[in-house]
Amino acid sequence: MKPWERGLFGRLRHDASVVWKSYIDAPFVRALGDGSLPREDFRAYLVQDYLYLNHFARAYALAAYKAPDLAGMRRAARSMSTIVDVEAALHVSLCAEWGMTEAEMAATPETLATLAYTRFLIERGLSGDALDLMVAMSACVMGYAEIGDRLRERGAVENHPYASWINTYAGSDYQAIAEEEADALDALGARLGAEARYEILLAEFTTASRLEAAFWTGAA
Ligand SMILES: Cc1ncc(CN)c(N)n1
Repeated sequence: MKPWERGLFGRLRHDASVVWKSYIDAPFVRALGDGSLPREDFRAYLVQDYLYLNHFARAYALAAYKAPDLAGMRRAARSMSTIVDVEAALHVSLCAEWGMTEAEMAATPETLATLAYTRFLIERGLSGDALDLMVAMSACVMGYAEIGDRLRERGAVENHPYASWINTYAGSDYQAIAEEEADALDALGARLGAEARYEILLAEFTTASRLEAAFWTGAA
């Protein structure tokens, strides 16, 4: 079973399935998958996603602060460095191919979609506990693992304009992160009473998934 299909995450994904589909099967994702997405749209997305990842890394720092144990702190710290050193670095190197510097990326104004999504995550972490935050963040981590897997299944990505993007999220490193995330969410949910507060968690997850869907159109 794929990590996004099992446990607490699988239940949230199932119960928010209409919104979830609008995120992982968005027109932007389809065009990215078949290579027809205009380069300009992809670049605009990458720059916004770079800005998004800056805040997402901070959200992991907050997750480390809110973690109920050392294992959670270690996981959050590892995830934060993966975002900063691997995922954001990929965006910087792709934009460099178009002659755009990291300083120019960082100086680009955030779209409302970026602003809304990132501040929602930080707010969930500040006002809620570790489970509120991890549920809100899970739409990001797991959604791209599912998208990467779906796009790879559609066929070989050699000579594809967006091969490095697809290969990153379809690749074993990112897929392993999704496996770990599913297990971590289950453990945290058991510890912090997910069953008793499920409706609130579902509302947080649904909002995060809506913000993901809006991010595709906001960045283009
Ligand atoms: C908006 C968004 N959502 C998810 C991911 C995958 N980490 C991302 N890079 N950007």
